[in-house]
Amino acid sequence: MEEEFTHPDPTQTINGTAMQLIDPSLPQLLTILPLSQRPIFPGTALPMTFTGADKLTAIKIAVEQHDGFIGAVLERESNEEDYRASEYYEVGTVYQIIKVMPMGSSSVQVLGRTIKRFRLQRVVQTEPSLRWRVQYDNQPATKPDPELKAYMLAISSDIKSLLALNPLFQEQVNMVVTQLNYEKPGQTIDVISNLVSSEKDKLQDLLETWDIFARSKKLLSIIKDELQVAKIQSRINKQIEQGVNDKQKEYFLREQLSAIRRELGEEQDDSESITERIVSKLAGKELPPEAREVFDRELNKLKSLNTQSPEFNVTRTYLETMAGLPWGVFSPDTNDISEARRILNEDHYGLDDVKDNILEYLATIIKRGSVAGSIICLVGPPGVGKTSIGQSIARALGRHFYRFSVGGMRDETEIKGHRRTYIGAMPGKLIQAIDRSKSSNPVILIDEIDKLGSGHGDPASALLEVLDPEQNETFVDHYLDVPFDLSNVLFLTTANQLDTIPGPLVDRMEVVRLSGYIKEEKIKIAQQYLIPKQLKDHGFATDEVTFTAASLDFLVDRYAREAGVRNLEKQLRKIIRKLVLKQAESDQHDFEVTAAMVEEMLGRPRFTTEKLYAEPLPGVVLGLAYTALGGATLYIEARGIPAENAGFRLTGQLGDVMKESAQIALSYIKSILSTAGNNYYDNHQVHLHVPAGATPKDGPSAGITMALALYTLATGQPPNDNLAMTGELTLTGRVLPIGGVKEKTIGARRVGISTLIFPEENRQDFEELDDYIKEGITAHFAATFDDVLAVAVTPRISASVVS
Ligand SMILES: Nc1ncnc2c1ncn2[C@@H]1O[C@H](COP(=O)(O)OP(=O)(O)OP(=O)(O)O)[C@@H](O)[C@H]1O
Repeated sequence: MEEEFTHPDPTQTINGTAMQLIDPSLPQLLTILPLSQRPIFPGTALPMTFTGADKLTAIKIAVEQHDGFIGAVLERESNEEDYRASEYYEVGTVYQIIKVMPMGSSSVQVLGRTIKRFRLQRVVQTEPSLRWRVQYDNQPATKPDPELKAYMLAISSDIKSLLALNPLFQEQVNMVVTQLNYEKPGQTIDVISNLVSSEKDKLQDLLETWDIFARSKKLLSIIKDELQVAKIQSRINKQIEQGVNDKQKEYFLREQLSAIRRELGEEQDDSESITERIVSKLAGKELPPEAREVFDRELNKLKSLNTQSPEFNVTRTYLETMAGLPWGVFSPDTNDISEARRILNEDHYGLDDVKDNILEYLATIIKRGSVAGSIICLVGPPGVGKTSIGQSIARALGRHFYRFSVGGMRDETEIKGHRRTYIGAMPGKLIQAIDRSKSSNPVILIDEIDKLGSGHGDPASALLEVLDPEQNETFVDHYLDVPFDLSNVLFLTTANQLDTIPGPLVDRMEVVRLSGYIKEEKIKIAQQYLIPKQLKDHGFATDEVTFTAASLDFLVDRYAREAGVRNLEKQLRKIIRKLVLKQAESDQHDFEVTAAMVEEMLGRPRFTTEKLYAEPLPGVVLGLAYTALGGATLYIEARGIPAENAGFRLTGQLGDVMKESAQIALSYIKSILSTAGNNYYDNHQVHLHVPAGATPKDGPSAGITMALALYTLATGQPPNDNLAMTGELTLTGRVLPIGGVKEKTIGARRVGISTLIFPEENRQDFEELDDYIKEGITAHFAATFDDVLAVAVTPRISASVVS
C-alpha cells in the first residue's frame, strides 16, 4: 500500500488561508473513515464507534499498516441537485487510533486522539478502503488581539453556563476550564467545538473556517443558540420534575394517611375495599338482569376511577344505593285474618265499618297471594286514626311500615328522584321508603294526598304511576335509572277531604271514610287507649292515676271538641305531665283527676256551653257543614237596612257555588213573599254573612239555611231553638240531597243540637247511621222548602206579617 509524503503547495488555501505541511510525521495518504453524525475537531482524546464491515476493514488496515492514522470526514447529506455532491466533505481531521475495542461482530469502539485538520488533495484508492492524498496546514499565527480575547472570554463563560445546565458534562467542564488557553485561541476553540452540538453542516462550516477570528465568532453564536435551547430544556425539566415531585409527595402522604387509619382500626378507603364492601352488600339479593347489567358496568367504572375524583364519589354513592336496596327481599306475610282483626281491635276503639272494610281488603290479599288491586284511601278529619290504622295493617301482615307526606309537594322529583347528573342527586321518596324498609313488600302510607301541589313536573301523575298496578311493576326512579318492582308494596293513602284529590288518582283508590268521633267515643278512646298510653309513657302504673267520668266529659266538651282525638291526647299529656311534677314534689302516689282539677291544670276552657245567641233571632239560622276538619255547625246571619233601592250583599269568603245558592235562595224567598204580599226585599238593603269570615267556604248544601235566614228576616219570626239544617235548594223550592250526613250529625251532637233537618233523599243515609250516633237526635226530612218551614218555624205565622 502506497504511503506518500509530499510538500504542500503553498498556493492552495482553505477559505483563502495558506496551507503548508507542518508535521512530517503525519501521513500524506490517509485511510478515510466517514462520520455520519458530526465532524470532529483537532486537539482532544475521543472515543468513537464504527459499524459495518467496510469500516472495520479500514480500521484494521489503518491500525496494522499505518500506525492507526485515519482521516475522519463527514458524509454529505445526499442532495441530488448539488452538482458537487460528492459523498464526503473535503475537509476532515486526522485521528490516531490508540486502542480498538470490538463490540459484537460488526461494531468496534476505538479510542484515539484528534490531531489536525486536512483537506482532500486527491483520491488515490477506493478499494478495499478509501484512501486520500491530503494536505495539512499550520495554524496561522495570531497576534494578541483584545477583541479576540473578548470573544474567547465570552465563549468560555457561555460554555461553562452551558455545561452547568447539563450535569452529564460536569467532567468536561472541569477539563475545559483547565485547558482554556487564551494564548492559543485556535486550539481552545477546537477543544470546545468538540463539546458543542449543533446541525452538522454548521459544525462542518466551523471546521472549515481557517480564520481564528471568524471561527471564534461562529463558535460563540453556536454556543449561544445551544445555551438558549438548554435553558428552555432545563425549565421544562424543572416543571416536569415539580409535577412529579408534587405527585410523589401526595402519594407519599396518602400512603401515610392510610397507614395511620389502619393503625387506628378505621376503615380502609381504597378503591378495592370500597368495591368489596359494595359487592358484599348485595349478598343474598336478586338483581333483575337489567339492573345487574347497569350495576356491573358502574362497578367496573368505579374500579378505574381515581378515589379522589368527584366522579368516583358520585358512582360510589350510586352503587351503594343500588346495593343497599332490598332486591328480591320479602318479609313473609302473616296470613291470619283473625290475628289481623285482633290487632286492629287492640289498637283502635270503634271504627267498626272501617275495620270491616280493611279486613275484607286484607282477606282478599291473603286469598290472592298478592296486593295487586285497588289502593285504600283513608279519608277523614285530622287525628281520627288514619295513620294508626295504616300502622296496624302493617303489624297485622307482619310487614315493615313507612310513611311519608305529599302535602305541599310541588316537585315531581321528590317522588321520582333526581337524575344522577345533578349535584347531590338522590332517589325519590318511594325508593327511599323501600331502602329504609329493607324489604320489597312494605306497607307505604302516603299521607295528605289531597294536599298534593303542582309545580315542577306533575307530582300527581308521578304518584299515579306509582299507585297504578299496571305501571308500578316497572317503576323507574330517575336516580336509579333502572326499573324497580313496586307491585308487591301495599300502598295506603290518607286525605282530609276527597274534593281536592286529582280525579285519576281517586279513580284508582277505594275510599274508606273515618268520620270523626262523638263525645262518648272520645271519652271511651281516652279511657281505653290514650290515658293508659300516656301513663305508660310517663312512668305511671295504670292504677296510680284515675280520671272521673265528669272530668273526661268536661275535658272533651270544653277543651277537645274537634272530630279527631289528637288534641284530646295532647291535653291528657299536659295533665299527666303536671301530675309527674306533682308526684316529684310531694311524693303523692294516687291521683284522681276531677273536672275542677282539669280546669285548674289546663286553664280557661277553649269552648263554652253558652250559645252564640241566647235565643233565636229572625235572620239567624244554624247550618250544618262538612269540612276538612269533619262535621261542623255554622251560623248564617242576614240583616236588612231600610232603603229606597233594594240591594243584596254577601260576605264571609264564599265560593262561587255558595254565592249562587245565596242568589237562588233570595230569588225563591222573594217569590214566595211576593205571593204573600210581603215586599220587604223591595225596600231593604240586605246583607248576608257566613261566619267565621276568615274561613273559605263553598258548596250548595247551605241552600235551605240561607233561604230560611232570609225568610225569617223578612217575616220577623225567629226559627225554632236547638235546630240546625242542611240541604241544597232549587229555584222552585225543592230540596236536593247533600253529602256527609254522618259527619254533620256528629258535628251537631258535638255542640249539643238535637233537631236536624236533612233532605228527604238523605233519609236512608241517616237511618243507616249507628244508633249511638243517632241517639237523642230528632231528624226531619224535607223534600221542599215548605217542609223546612213546617219544622223550622212553628207555630207558623203568615208570611205577610212584616217585622
Ligand atoms: N279509634 C281510635 N282508637 C284509639 N286510638 C285512636 C283512635 N283514633 C285515633 N287514635 C289515636 O289518635 C292519635 C292520632 O291519630 P292518627 O295520627 O292516626 O291520626 P290521623 O287521622 O292520621 O291524623 P292526620 O290526618 O292529622 O295525619 C294516635 O295516637 C292514634 O292512636
